[in-house]
Amino acid sequence: MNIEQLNQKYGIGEQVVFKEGEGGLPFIHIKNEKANALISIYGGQVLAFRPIHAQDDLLFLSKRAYYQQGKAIKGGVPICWPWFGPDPEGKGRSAHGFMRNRMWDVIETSTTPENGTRIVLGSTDTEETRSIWPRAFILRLEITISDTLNLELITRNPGSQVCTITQAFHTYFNVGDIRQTHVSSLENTRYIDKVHDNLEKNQIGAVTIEAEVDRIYQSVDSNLIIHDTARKRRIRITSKGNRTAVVWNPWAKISTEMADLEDDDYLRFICVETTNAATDRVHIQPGSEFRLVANYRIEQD
Ligand SMILES: O=P(O)(O)OC[C@H]1O[C@H](O)[C@H](O)[C@@H](O)[C@@H]1O
Repeated sequence: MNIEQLNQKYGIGEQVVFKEGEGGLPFIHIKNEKANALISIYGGQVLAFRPIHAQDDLLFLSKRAYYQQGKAIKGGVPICWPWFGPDPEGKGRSAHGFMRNRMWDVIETSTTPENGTRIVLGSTDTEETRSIWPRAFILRLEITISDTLNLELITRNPGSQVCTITQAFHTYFNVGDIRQTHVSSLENTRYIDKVHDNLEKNQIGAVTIEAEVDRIYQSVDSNLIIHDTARKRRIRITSKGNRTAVVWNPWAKISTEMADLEDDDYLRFICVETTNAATDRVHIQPGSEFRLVANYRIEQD
């Protein structure tokens, strides 16, 4: 569907407007009495979300991000699916699965009873996806733009075999200064330290970032808080369906090496990802579905 057809079928006045975005990709601009947001249909990716009274966006979006078919957009909320991290079968398929590198379909747009906006994107298996991952699937991403950003990723298995996935909302949160940022509610939690030979460790105190951090926290709480002290705000993450959470910051060296990040971008974001990762695999029986939920709320001091 082209932009005009999308607007005709799914546009809602000035609240939901489809426009050609960077790299010619179709974007959805959302503006309601609670918040503004930007979504890329490519990747099914929320790129920006700002509640009306918030000064700064919830999300970090790299100024050097690629907007190209086949490449992931650096920032916002990439969807890692049907696997998180490197190819689990070591076949050289792309890291974090294929849905962050594909065009999604628009399924539905509506206004919620609280005057928020609901956008539903989706995807199903095709000959091409089956050549990468031989499974039938019906995937749905329900995005609600209101005073909070709510994301629900529903995987339905229409096939005749059990379907096993790992996945993530790989969210890049925008912070004022990483050196004045910490994450609480992970105290006394076991984690796999991907930076130190996948050693299992115990988190002592709040998570602070003073070097490269890439950790998979296990048996996590359903409430995590990012303290963005420089901006005098907290970001409250409430999740369902996950037993793991990933905390990632590349720090200086990797930030310089990544072509789609500015050298000092590591100071401006932290990824706190709602995941089913490592041993937190999801097995979906034929005919059933699984729902992963993340809700993000900004609390200003
Ligand atoms: O650059 P990307 O492919 O988006 O991956 C960025 C990062 O994602 C996750 O947080 C992983 O735990 C990291 O190991 C990885 O480096």
